[in-house]
Formats: sequence, C-alpha cells, structure tokens
Amino acid sequence: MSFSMVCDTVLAQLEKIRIVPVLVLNDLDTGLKMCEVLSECGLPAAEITFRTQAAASIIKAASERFPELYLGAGTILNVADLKRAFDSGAKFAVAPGFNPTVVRAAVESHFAFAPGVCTPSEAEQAMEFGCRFLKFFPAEAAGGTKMLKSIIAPYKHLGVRFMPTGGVTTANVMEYLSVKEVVAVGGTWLGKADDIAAGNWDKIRETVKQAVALKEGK
Ligand SMILES: O=C[C@H](O)COP(=O)(O)O
Ligand SMILES: CC(=O)C(=O)O
Repeated sequence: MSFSMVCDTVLAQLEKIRIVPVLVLNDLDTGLKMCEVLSECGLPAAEITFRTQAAASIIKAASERFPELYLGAGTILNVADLKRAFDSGAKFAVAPGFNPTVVRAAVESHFAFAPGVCTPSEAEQAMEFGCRFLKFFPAEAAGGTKMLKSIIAPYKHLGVRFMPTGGVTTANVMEYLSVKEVVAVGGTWLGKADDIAAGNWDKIRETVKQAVALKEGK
C-alpha cells in the first residue's frame, strides 16, 4: 500500500476510536497493565511514546496480548526510532514536530506517520511530502480550536485531517471532536505518569471510562 493509503487506513480506524491516550511508560509490566486497563474500559487505542527505552517492547508485547488495541508510536524524533516503531508492529507513528528527515523516511517505508504542526507553514511543508494526517501540537497552547479552525480553512479542499494533542482534557475534548477535520484527539490525561507510577489503577480506570462515556455521548 502507498503512504497515502496506509494513512487513510489509520484515519479510518482513529475516526472510530476518537480518543487516544498518550502514554509515557517506563517498563514492560506497567505498560501491559495500562493496556489491560484500556482494554477493560473499552478505549481500544494508545500512543506509546518513545520517550522511554521500553516503548518498542511494550508495543510488541501488548499487540500480541491485546490484539483489540490499536497501538501507535509517539515522540518519533529520528529515523532509528521510526524503524524501531515499525518493527515493533505499531500501526502508526506521530511526532510533536515536523522533521523532514523523519517524514521522508516514513513516506519511503509506507509507514503511516503524522508529523506535529501548529502553523500553516508547517502544515504546508508536511503536505508537500504527501501528509494528510497531521498532529496539531501543542493544541491548547497554540490557540485551541479557534487556531485549528483558522489553520484548516485554506486546506479544507485537500482533505487534511488532524489529531490535536497538548492540553486536551475531559473539559475540552468534545469541543475538539466537534471539528469535522479532527479525526481523534490525543492526551496524557488518560494515563498520567504519576498515577501510572503510583499504581493508581482505579483512578485511571475512572478517567478512561469517563472519556469513553463522553465520546459515546452519555
Ligand atoms: O507531552 C505532551 C503530550 O504529548 C500531550 O500533551 P498533554 O500532556 O497536555 O496531554
Ligand atoms: C506530542 C506528541 O504527540 C508526541 O510526543 O508524539
């Protein structure tokens, strides 16, 4: 499949899932536990960030143990991590910023990739590489849905889709999801590093269930 086709496949899946926990996981056991919680609570996705050494092994093991989860790789800052993410079985990869070297490698290897953008100039550079799936990061700090809608306006006819991340919470998630070009949102509020480290699984379950209820309109 071409790069644009693999991105379309991911967009179709994320469009159903709508809310993607962004996770920083320090070790395999904790990662698997967090994935188990997501699976139990009916939120079947996660972006496992490559901010820790454990990311690739968690994606590999969790993909086998929880095949119902749609797992992507986050914080892909270089080509080596892009390759590790691909080899781990990640369905897609994202980054906080637009790095042409990484985008080129993703396009060449037909690996669905969303670079991070928060200006029209970055969006145009990413689109020149064929990207139609973009992160909007850091969403709230960059101006929230008001800024996002302004960025989208001139590119609507090109079918570009966004995954806002950064400052998304239960309080504003539905505002983002109401923007037609938003395929899904991402956020760490669904599995905060401190709660994961402290093993506050009941608290995490509650937050995840609340997000599931919100997106289902309950
Ligand atoms: O580090 C930033 C995360 O990728 C997303 O931001 P967040 O913590 O505001 O959800
Ligand atoms: C910010 C984000 O989504 C990432 O670290 O990939």
